[in-house]
Amino acid sequence: MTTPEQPDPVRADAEKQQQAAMAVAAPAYVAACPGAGKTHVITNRHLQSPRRRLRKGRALISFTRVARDQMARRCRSAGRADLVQAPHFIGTLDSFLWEFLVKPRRAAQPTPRLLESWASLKAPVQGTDREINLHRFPMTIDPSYRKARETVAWDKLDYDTRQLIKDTSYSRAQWEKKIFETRKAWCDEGYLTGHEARVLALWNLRHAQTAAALLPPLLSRFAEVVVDEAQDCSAADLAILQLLHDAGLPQVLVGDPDQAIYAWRGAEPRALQSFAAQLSPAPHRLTGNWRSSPVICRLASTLRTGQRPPDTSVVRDDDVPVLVLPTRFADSGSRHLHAPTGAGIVDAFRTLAEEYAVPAKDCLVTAYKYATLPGITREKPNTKAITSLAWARTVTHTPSASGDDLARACAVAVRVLFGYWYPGETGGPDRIMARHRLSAEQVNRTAFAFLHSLPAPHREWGPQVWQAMKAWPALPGAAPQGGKGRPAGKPTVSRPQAATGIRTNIVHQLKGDEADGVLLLLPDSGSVQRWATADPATDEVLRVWYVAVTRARRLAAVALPDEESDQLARLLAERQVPFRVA
Ligand SMILES: Nc1ncnc2c1ncn2[C@@H]1O[C@H](COP(=O)(O)OP(=O)(O)OP(=O)(O)O)[C@@H](O)[C@H]1O
Repeated sequence: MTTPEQPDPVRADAEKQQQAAMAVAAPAYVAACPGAGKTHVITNRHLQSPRRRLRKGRALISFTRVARDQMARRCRSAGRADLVQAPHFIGTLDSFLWEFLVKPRRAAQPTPRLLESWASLKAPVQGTDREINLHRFPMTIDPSYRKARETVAWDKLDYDTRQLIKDTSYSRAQWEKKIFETRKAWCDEGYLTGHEARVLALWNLRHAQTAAALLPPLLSRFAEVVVDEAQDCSAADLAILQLLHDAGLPQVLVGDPDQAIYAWRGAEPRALQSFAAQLSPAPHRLTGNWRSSPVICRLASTLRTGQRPPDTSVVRDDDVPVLVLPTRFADSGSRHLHAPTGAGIVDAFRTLAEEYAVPAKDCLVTAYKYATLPGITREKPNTKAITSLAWARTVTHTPSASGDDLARACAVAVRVLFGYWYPGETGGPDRIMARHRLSAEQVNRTAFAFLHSLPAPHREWGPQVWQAMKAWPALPGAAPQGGKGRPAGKPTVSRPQAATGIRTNIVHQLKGDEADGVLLLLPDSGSVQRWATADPATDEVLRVWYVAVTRARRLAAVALPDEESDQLARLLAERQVPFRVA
């Protein structure tokens, strides 16, 4: 470590790399390591814009609303609220495609509307022998055909949908036909999701007449477009970005291919490399990690492709070793036991973290799957209305619930209440609200109050919910018809969990997140074998583990089956990663 008077050469180098990336002229590709300060670089690039009103703006595009909000917040807190407004644009890729490449070509009526997913609507596939909502059928796009080819991703159906469809008398081809017909009916009503926005954006850019109408306003509005987390781009996203590049829209892509964890839903890390090479013959690299300790940088390097040396830890000199925790895993997330002490694994982690002065509130526990984690923390996407409602009720009683979860919980209650109050009314909640002049605030307040008032969910909860629905003061225009809209069945209720006081989430939800201490649960036998022998370039699971451990600032811990802990210890010793089996 250097004293305050001495310049710190490591930090100076990392700052130089960041400054080069902030200043590089578009088109360019910036390849960043974990904790490289991508958001810092992108927002600072934007903050360098002169204060006078510019004729052209910059679009900052991310994949998540969290990243979008973070960038907008940073501009505002730097006193530059102007950078959040037109001609600039800060938003998700879905909303960018929608705003500039789809909506301008849609008829004004019915009002075009971008949905987060078809789950926002009650949109059962019509004309089959099963009632299954459209959102349960994930779709893929193959952009290599001139008219981008869409298919239902039958191999990606979740378990519940596979069960529902098992004994159907309709063939896949018949289902597919009905799925696309139902989808078309909703599109004709003005509704689209990100998937349809991509299909239409591609179509619009590939046809001379539509492209001639859309491109000039886009090119005159934006001096450049910056795409964050570019490793998450699907083949269709890259095809669209390529067409925009060919049309002369300067782009800066910022990404970390080692953190590509969305190949399962169409991300194309290899296609990114070839597009990136067109943007900059040699990428601008950020190799300084501002987040993690040298030990964690070393651990991470064992989980990535190639023989690259560990990234440089810029601001930390902690030498807290990696904790290897021999564990007896159970079926239920809350019953995993720390083998040496018999304590719950999360409690054991907490005690060990405290030894290193890492408090529980600054820790998080993560795993590949929700099922491995203790606590109920998510809305299961494909469940009965009554189970979704039980989840939503739990969220309103969880003090640490995220804003996103609260918004989703309210949306669940709105769907249920509207189904009862406005039976038979067509269109999504937004149409019903417009028809009865209901404000979003009024509706959300009602939904939240209703949810909060419900008793704690249990197996026989349905009748109590129904009583509460009937008794709740209805919104204007409500016209219930008997039992229509009554949520049927019994909720699937998770067992109440002892509060661990530690945040838990699956790795896919931790993008861009960080914590002082991170515990990664690896319950599957064979994990160490995989760690030692699989290639992260082709094995996404290793990249998921890579993302998990690189969230940690000071302490990374790995819980794995008791009998595999020695094997991991040997692997870490071989790769010179300081560790402690505890
Ligand atoms: N120049 C800097 N000076 C001080 N802190 C910095 C600087 N750059 C980044 N950081 C800090 O380093 C941490 C990591 O930055 P950030 O979250 O932007 O990284 P990232 O590149 O998005 O990482 P990942 O891809 O792993 O999520 C943050 O806590 C951030 O505040």
